[in-house]
Amino acid sequence: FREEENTLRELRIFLRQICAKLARNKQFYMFSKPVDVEEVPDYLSVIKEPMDLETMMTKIDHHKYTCAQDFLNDIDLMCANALEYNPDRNPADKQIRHRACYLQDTAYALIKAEMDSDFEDNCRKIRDDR
Ligand SMILES: COC(=O)N1C[C@@H]2C[C@@H]3O[C@]2(Cc2nccnc23)C1
Repeated sequence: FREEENTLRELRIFLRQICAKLARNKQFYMFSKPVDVEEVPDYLSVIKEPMDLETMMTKIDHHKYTCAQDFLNDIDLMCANALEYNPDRNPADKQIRHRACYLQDTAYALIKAEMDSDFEDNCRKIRDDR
């Protein structure tokens, strides 16, 4: 229905703003594009479903997200991948894990702060009815 399409359009506009804001943050640069498998040849043998902010921006445009929680599920995936691939106690791994957790908390906080909960409830109803 037209009203549902209006709601989903508004969701996409909102999610693009959130995604762009995260991608602009220099502390999250390693999450802004897919991990380069030329540079990291074993990445795909460890991480079965890579995720990054550029891919998420494309998924918004392809109407892959029908509610904010679907978007946050990919944030969770991106964070889990970073914790899984970078588990060691060396400073580089520690920093990337810290940045992953910081990105995840920032995404949840931004959405909670800027999204009306009735709007998200409506989006979830549209998702569940499809
Ligand atoms: C979300 O980003 C990551 O999980 N990673 C893991 C890779 C290991 C390390 O950092 C990454 C890129 C890289 N490239 C060259 C040499 N070493 C590295 C980014």
